[in-house]
Amino acid sequence: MIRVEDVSKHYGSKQALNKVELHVPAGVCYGLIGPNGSGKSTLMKILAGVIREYEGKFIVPGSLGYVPQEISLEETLTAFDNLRFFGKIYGLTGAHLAGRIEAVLAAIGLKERATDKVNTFSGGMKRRLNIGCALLHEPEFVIMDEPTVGVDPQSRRHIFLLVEQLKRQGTTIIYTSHHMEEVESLCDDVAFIDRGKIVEQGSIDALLRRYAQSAVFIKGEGVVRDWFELVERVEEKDGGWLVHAEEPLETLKQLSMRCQEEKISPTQLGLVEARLEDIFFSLTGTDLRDSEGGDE
Ligand SMILES: Nc1ncnc2c1ncn2[C@@H]1O[C@H](COP(=O)(O)OP(=O)(O)OP(=O)(O)O)[C@@H](O)[C@H]1O
Repeated sequence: MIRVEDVSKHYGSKQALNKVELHVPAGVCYGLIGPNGSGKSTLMKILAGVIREYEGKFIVPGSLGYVPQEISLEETLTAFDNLRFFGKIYGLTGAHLAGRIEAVLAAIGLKERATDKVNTFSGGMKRRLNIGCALLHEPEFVIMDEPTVGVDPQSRRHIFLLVEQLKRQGTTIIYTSHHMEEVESLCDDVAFIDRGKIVEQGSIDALLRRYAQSAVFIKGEGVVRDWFELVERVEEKDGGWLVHAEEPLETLKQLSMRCQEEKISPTQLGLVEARLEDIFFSLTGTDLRDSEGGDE
């Protein structure tokens, strides 16, 4: 388990992290979600040993691979030579290093391009190589800081498959992103960070059960605002109505009966699953964070 206890970080007078506590169980893929400037990269850099000045403590029991948010490759070298460079930094040599480079090239889908220089690569290929460099020494823990920024759908899919493969091998992964659907589909557990503070953490299933309620969506000619007089929260959305109700199934039944009574065939009527995004906004609000410091 990775344990982070009371970690704070200031950049001058700016507080980037405020007494962060994080418990990442071994073998899980752990999502860290937060808006721009919330402190995700700072926390990842502390865990990776890149930032050495901070308060508090943390324990990472075992070997660590770090995929930084910024592409950290030597553009004038080939993919192979970049991997060899990082492999040597991790202490690999000889046949073991050669074998690992081959395995990583296959895993990141760059076998055919191994001898091409990085400056001829697309954004997605660079991202994949950036990830590969962190996997050469088969680390027990991998930190991936926004690994899908600026990649096309094909590379994105490849990166997801790679994460799935690492999970199957029992690697513990911390995956930061502000794409909640990515975290929802890849991760088992999640922590929400906002303005340098962890506002909630736990298993995604449990958080969805605890916070988010399913809603009912109905769309169709003749379905009007009056239908929802007794419902507390109803929003107009995509030309229909999103109804947040205490008992969504009961609401669904009533709406279906109402449609029959009024002889209306809705174009859409169904339950809308609760999403991580709903929880995140309910915990942090929807105000823009633009004035609070931008990207690094
Ligand atoms: N080297 C630095 N010097 C001064 N302030 C910094 C530095 N690095 C980050 N910050 C500030 O610290 C806060 C946290 O930044 P950080 O990069 O950790 O956030 P983030 O959640 O990773 O954001 P993003 O999603 O944009 O990558 C921000 O307000 C940022 O402007």
